Amino acid sequence: MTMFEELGISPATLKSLKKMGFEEATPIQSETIPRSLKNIDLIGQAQTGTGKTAAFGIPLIDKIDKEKNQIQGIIIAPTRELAVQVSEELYKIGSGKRLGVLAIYGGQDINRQIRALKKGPHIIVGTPGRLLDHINRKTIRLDTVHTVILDEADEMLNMGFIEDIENILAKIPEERQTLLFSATMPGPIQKIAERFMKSPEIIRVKAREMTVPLIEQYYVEVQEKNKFDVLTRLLDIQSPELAIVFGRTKRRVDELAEALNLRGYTAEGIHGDLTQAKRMSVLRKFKEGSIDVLVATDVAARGLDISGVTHVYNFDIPQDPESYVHRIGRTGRAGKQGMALTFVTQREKSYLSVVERTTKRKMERMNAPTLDQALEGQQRAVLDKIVQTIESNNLQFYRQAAEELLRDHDAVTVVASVLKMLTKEPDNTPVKLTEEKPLPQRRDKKPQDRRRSQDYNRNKNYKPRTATKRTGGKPSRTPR
Ligand SMILES: Nc1ncnc2c1ncn2[C@@H]1O[C@H](COP(=O)(O)OP(=O)(O)OP(=O)(O)O)[C@@H](O)[C@H]1O
Ligand SMILES: [Mg+2]
Repeated sequence: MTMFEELGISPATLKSLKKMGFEEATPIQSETIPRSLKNIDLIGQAQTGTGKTAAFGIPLIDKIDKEKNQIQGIIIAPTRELAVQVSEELYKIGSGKRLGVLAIYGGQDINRQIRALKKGPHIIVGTPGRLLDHINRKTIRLDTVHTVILDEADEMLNMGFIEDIENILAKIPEERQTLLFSATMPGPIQKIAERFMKSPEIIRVKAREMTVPLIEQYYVEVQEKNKFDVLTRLLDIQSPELAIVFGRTKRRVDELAEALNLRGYTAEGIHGDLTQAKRMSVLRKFKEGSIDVLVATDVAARGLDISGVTHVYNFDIPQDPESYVHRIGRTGRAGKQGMALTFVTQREKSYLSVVERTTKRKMERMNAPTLDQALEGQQRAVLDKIVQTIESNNLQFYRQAAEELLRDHDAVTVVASVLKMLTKEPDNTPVKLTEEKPLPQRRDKKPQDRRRSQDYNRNKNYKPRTATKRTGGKPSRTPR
């Protein structure tokens, strides 16, 4: 492990890092920070939750001239929530220098953003669409920018975003530094990326697997119609602190969130059709713990850093291995343990092997739990609580009532009825869940066929050099 002091970082930034509780640099940080400070173009790839934000944030902050109230650094992120999160982390890193960092994203009042821009922030973190909007209105000028960073670079250079990214990069001076970061970087995307960069160095933190070893990974074979019951049983048995359930479509997410609430879980959904205010409030409630289960499309798969997420359930198997890596990477962050479970229907089993081959890690098979096991799980949770209460030794007030009860009934009967009262028994409230069509069956590819096996299902039509025509919206992407 390397200490931050060894990396050539300024005292002001070191002070901020200390305040944030960062002591040692993570491997991607110690590998990239010194190079980045030398203005070298970099592609940085490291596992989810290993501190890529600070890896690009620290040197950027150090290179900002505080005296110039001009935009000097720009970070592009694929989702609004991520733009906000990255801007917050950068603000903290920059607090020692008192830098201005502004998040710019769609769904927020543009006039408010224009007013904030007039204050002359040093760094902007934005989503591509809204950034372009400001560039076209000339409310953002990029001619003073010396550093540009694409967070989740592979996602941003995917079909749906590439034209926007190209347009933004065209407005930034050529003698800039360009940095790309992601946990995944499929070959064809890396090729596109290199077109925007000056002989980039590729820094891959050596890891045998693409996913973090701290995440236990399981798959559960289940029929489509049984998925929901299996999910609720797993939630009952595993009692996650915070859980994210990923579904394939917006409708799926809405229905799942509603169904979970009907069965007594506190769940809310997040997807691209909700208003920005709603998306933010759902996320806030989840972070605060007033929702236990966040149901999400892939919109929440990339980059979000929420501490306390102990379990990720892939209710629907992801369409491509990269999506799998990012989804499960919402747990097991910053050295913490996590568990990921992926539901697989018989017809979609080929997707499982594609994921395993790409991540170089086998998922362990888990049997779908039975009703009795779920009940047992709930009972165990109650037992734990009772033991805790006994240990708290604060029962004086209840003793007399307990003695009265024991006069008329034997001890086992009394305890059993308390257990029954406290245990959440299986709830069969009917729920409505429209069946998802299974993903198209894919013919298995040979492992040595790397390019193809890294290819995205959703990018079948993807041609690296010709992605310039925009046909309204984001053509090849799954709506999320
Ligand atoms: N050196 C460090 N010491 C302690 N905590 C750190 C350090 N660097 C980053 N962290 C914390 O680790 C968590 C994960 O960091 P971050 O979100 O940057 O990961 P990431 O690599 O970008 O993951 P993803 O691929 O999912 O986007 C954050 O809460 C961050 O504050
Ligand atoms: Mg990140």
